[in-house]
Amino acid sequence: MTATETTPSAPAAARTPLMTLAGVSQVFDTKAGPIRAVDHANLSINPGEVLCLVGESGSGKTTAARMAAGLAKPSGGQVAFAGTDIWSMNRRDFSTFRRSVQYVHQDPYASLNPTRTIQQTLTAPLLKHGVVKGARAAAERAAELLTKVDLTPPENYLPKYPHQLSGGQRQRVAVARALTLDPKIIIADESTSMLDVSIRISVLAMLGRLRDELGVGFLFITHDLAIAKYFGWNGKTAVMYLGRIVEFGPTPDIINAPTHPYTRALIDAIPEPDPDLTKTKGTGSLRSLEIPSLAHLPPGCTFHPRCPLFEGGLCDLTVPELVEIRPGQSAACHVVARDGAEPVRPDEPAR
Ligand SMILES: Nc1ncnc2c1ncn2[C@@H]1O[C@H](COP(=O)(O)OP(=O)(O)OP(=O)(O)O)[C@@H](O)[C@H]1O
Repeated sequence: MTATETTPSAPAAARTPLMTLAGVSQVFDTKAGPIRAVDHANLSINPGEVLCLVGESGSGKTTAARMAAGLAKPSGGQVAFAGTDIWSMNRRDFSTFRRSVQYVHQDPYASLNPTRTIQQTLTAPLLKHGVVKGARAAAERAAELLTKVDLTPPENYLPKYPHQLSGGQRQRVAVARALTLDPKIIIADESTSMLDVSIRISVLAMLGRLRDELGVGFLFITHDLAIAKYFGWNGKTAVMYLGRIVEFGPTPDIINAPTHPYTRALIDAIPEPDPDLTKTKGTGSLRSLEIPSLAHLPPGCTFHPRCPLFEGGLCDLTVPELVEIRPGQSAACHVVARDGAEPVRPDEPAR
């Protein structure tokens, strides 16, 4: 949703998004020259809401997520938490923000300290931030958190080191650690992509249960629209391409009735025989499979060299803005903005 979108009947407090990224950009200096990994992204997350950020590798998802988590300062634009620019916060408020927004990395092995037991990993933040008092209470809370992420009985896991656990168990520990400080938003960055399919599904199911039980907001980063469908069905999805958000809307609309040709191509590319996903197939093939380099972006719409809807003199001249195509659903495409999206077929309810 955009920063301005509200629910008419929502109480006033619920109308202020918990987190807002307003016109946020990130430029990196590389050997090939400056690259704009994220370009003027607008996103927001309301309390308890799921926002999925979907795109191919290199589209800027992690860079956007790191800015949302306060792990990287944007080159431009503003990241606000509860209405305040996080980079103008004093130390105390910034620390509160960092506690409230927890990042779960895609590779928990890299983010868990190999020299700490699971008990130490979980009790350290509890004690450091005074969530509980004393080692005994911290150990009890650590056991509760392990139970929350289905690592039971917790006594089996508390004395272990990360290398003694499987990938799925480590991912659960990373989620338990994210929960130690009672966050308002969890940023889950491809947090299941390194796991085998069956383990991936069980970790996703556990995250889904936490989403429902704890009312915590999620920024869920994935390259896989099928995962966004599974996890973010009741939320919103933003599709990124080469640093820009090209389509945004309620997840069911993005899945059932995508409007941007890139989103349609992503759905076409899903190999799984998912009937909901495959029924939007046949929307035209890409003109090129090559993804341009961020260091040498094509002029105009950066998707134009690949786009089946390409029109010379239009798409290669100006960058399209994200505009509303259907209520609540917006896309950055000159042709779709001018001609409208293909009508939703009767068997494809928009929601
Ligand atoms: N610190 C950095 N310095 C230079 N370039 C960077 C840096 N971090 C990211 N990039 C580049 O920015 C672009 C976007 O990267 P990012 O990791 O945000 O994409 P992503 O969509 O999360 O990809 P993936 O799914 O592979 O993680 C890539 O071209 C990447 O090489």
